[in-house]
Amino acid sequence: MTTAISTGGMLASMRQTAPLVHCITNFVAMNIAANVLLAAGASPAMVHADEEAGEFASIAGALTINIGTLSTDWLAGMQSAAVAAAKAGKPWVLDPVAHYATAFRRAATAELLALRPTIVRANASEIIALGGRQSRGQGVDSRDTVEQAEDSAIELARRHDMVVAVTGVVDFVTDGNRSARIAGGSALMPQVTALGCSLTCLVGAFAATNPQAPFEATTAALATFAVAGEQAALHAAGPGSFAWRFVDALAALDPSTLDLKARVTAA
Ligand SMILES: Nc1ncnc2c1ncn2[C@@H]1O[C@H](COP(=O)(O)OP(=O)(O)O)[C@@H](O)[C@H]1O
Ligand SMILES: Cc1ncsc1CCOP(=O)(O)O
Ligand SMILES: [Mg+2]
Repeated sequence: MTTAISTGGMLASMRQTAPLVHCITNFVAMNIAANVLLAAGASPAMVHADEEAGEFASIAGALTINIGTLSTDWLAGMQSAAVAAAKAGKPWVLDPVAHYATAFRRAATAELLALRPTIVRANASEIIALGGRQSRGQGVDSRDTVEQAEDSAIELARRHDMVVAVTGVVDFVTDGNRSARIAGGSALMPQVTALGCSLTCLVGAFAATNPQAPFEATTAALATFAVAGEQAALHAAGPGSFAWRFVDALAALDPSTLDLKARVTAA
């Protein structure tokens, strides 16, 4: 580790508190995201109905909202939850999956951004498009590099007063003033669906434990994924075995190994 941020310490305190993370995620991600959170040491709950999402957000440690399989009913639940989280002073994380793809998603993302997320976590194409530039994204997959998204991330962080995390080969996190890069992971990660969505939920877990430090919390969550991804890739034969090895690697990761292996640098 090359910065003062103790990622291992944050993992340890996250596990100690096992925060309740309210996840409104998509149908594809629900199972793997819940397993990723359990393996890492958090307590996930997938709750999306408008009738209860607001009430639930106010009792959870953090809220995460992902628009991957959006519908009008779900959007209402997302909005109620975001309003309630903000009112209760709880951090919330937005994952604007393929927000550039349709008018419905674009409008929903604008409405959610107006509710002031604490953190946005997305791939490079999503961040470039969110910043108003032309991206090459296709559906939920990025076709741009993180480097190409860094300026957009900084602009967005300043404009909306939030932390922005761009993920890819080397991740980038910024609060508009400070920025960091996190290296690691595996090329197998984008070949397993919904790992980015799962990471968004894990960012929520770290933010729940460190509500006053969303930049550090986000960095620690990304470093946890990067190191677990490297370990899982060591013996994976392909995306299938990588997926279960990744969940095992998260559960086996100890804070001192994380501190030793995390490659976080100030940018
Ligand atoms: N080529 C790669 N090499 C290493 N890690 C990667 C690579 N592509 C993605 N990742 C990692 O996969 C996770 C999900 O990121 P990403 O694939 O960008 O999100 P999404 O699934 O939302 O498109 C992150 O931890 C990221 O660092
Ligand atoms: C395939 C797919 N379709 C709608 S949401 C989704 C999952 C996207 O997951 P990720 O953004 O983590 O790749
Ligand atoms: Mg995604």
